[in-house]
Amino acid sequence: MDAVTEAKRNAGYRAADLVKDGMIVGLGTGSTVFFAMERLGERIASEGIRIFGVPTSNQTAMRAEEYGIPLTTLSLHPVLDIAIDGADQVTPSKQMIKGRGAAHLREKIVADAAKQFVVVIDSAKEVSVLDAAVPIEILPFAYGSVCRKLASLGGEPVMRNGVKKDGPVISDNGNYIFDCAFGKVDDPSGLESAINAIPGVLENGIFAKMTEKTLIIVGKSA
Ligand SMILES: O=C(CO)[C@H](O)[C@H](O)COP(=O)(O)O
Repeated sequence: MDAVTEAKRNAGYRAADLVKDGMIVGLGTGSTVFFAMERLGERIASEGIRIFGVPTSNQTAMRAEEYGIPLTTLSLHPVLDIAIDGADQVTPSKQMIKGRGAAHLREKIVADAAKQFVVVIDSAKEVSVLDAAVPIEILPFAYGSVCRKLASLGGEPVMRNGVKKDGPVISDNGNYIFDCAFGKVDDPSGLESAINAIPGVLENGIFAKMTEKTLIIVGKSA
């Protein structure tokens, strides 16, 4: 296992060890959180902890089945004890950009519903200022007008295309994903609000409004 993968596993396992018997757990998407789920599956089998997960993507729901993590829904459990997720960039003030996996719409809903938001990363994700392109989920009907407004905010929106599919990536919710570069983001919370105020935007990948309940775990490699 290479050093980055080892760091991701370390972060994921440490997050999974924060979960207590009886908790309802938001399950993010991505390679780091899948290590947390692997460990949760082990704890269910070895310690007999009884937990339920709320998955943020179809891929996470499938992984949960594989690891033996029982699932529930946000309608049955609108308040979660904890949510565990990865991130693409994180600042010292715990603001972040997410959405490489195009799952940030459900990820933000699940994180918002959780009492504690635990973010698992390797040290390559730590930055002083956010500057990655911001993933934005857009209703297909509205993408033209939304892109015009994103440009007027100073962004450069680029449609995310499939790898083994021609044309746009379609999210688990049936929408388009655009990656929109804004350069250095000086006011993440302001930009998060401004993007979401555009009619036709479902959600963007800046997470800047839940820093108080956020715990960042940076994984270590041996
Ligand atoms: O936001 C995400 C998916 O939408 C992921 O959590 C983020 O991209 C981190 O992924 P990984 O742990 O694989 O590096």
